Amino acid sequence: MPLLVIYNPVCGDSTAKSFFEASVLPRLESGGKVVDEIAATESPGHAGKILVDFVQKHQGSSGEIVVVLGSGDGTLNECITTLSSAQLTGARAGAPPRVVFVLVPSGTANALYSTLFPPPLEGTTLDAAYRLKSVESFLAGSKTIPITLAITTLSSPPSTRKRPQARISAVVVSTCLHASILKDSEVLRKEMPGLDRFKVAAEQNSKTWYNSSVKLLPAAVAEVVQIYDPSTKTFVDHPESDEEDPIVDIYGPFAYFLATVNVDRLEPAFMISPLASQIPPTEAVCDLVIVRPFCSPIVSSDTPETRAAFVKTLWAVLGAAYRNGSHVDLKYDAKGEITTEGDGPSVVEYIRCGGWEWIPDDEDEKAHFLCNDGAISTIEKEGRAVCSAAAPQDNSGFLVHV
Ligand SMILES: Nc1ncnc2c1ncn2[C@@H]1O[C@H](COP(=O)(O)OP(=O)(O)OP(=O)(O)O)[C@@H](O)[C@H]1O
Repeated sequence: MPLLVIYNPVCGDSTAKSFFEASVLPRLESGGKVVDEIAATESPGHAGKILVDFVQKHQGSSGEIVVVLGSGDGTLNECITTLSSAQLTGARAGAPPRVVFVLVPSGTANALYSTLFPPPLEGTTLDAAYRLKSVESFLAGSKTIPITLAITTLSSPPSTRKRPQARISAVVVSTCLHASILKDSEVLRKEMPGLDRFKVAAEQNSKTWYNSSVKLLPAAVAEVVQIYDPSTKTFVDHPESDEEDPIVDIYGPFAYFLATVNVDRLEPAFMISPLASQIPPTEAVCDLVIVRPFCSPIVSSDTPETRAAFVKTLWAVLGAAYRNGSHVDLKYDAKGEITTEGDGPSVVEYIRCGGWEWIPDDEDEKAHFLCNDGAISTIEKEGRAVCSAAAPQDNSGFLVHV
């Protein structure tokens, strides 16, 4: 079984190289593993190329490829995206191998790793043993789980006759505030290498609402779109989705619109889609977290004043996400104040579905940004983004050691 080690020396706090030399490589050796190739990434996009070259070089082996990956979610995405779209040749043509990742969290947020291995309470330092959990699973030959992919197609208006562009995500696909934060935080990365840059970028975008129309599509087995009901703490059929007519149309303005696959959090403590682990899905789905200001009983117009006043609600949602994902149970009282009591409307619409379509309002420039695992794309004017969750095939696809 070919074994490749890749690490990104500049991600997170730039300690991947020293951690691999001091801990990961010695542990692989003492665990009896022979590494075929060790590579440090040299530039954005390099990880994917290293993986594709390795897959081609080892085309004689029919089984799976194991990749010990020291990075954050962005480099993991590059590996998945590049291999998924590679034109493999020789024995590999049309038959990409199964790739099993052994993750060594080295990035800023490490969403997938911290979902699979929830970290100890805040304030505790993450020691080497914590960072080696996936490695230990690999050495012990224990469990692997498949990675669901969210495949987003960005379409241009039909008149341009351009080919749609596909984007693959293993963690998050978002628009609205989250996409704006990721876009702006990249500019701040140099001066703020830690998680603080996300908070600064959030402040910068807190008063923006986004105009778009959305279609929610059911998952294959569920057949209907599901929505979380805080009073029963279960998913129920969305009131506008049934087997006859399962597609749900919803309209903006939106303050928050984010879909996850595989994860219940985007940072160790930011549990934005907690139901992914509390009520685990049984098929490939997206968990969607939506905040629409007009769901509040006291918001009925879009003005600079209503936007400014709504910031408090948005922060309450995001703050509760940092407290064990408790935002999913927040409701409005009759005065529009947030509460956990009563039977007022939910502040957050938490949807479980097979996919969704985002059709931004042409005039709303910021509604055109889309984030896939941290990478930002711009949807063309009069274009749209269509996202669907896909389970891996039997002999190909991506897995992770847990
Ligand atoms: N040698 C390199 N020099 C500059 N950039 C690199 C290099 N190698 C990889 N990259 C880029 O570094 C970026 C950040 O990597 P990654 O997403 O893995 O970590 P992160 O952003 O720190 O963590 P997370 O995604 O968990 O928040 C990726 O977009 C990748 O393209």
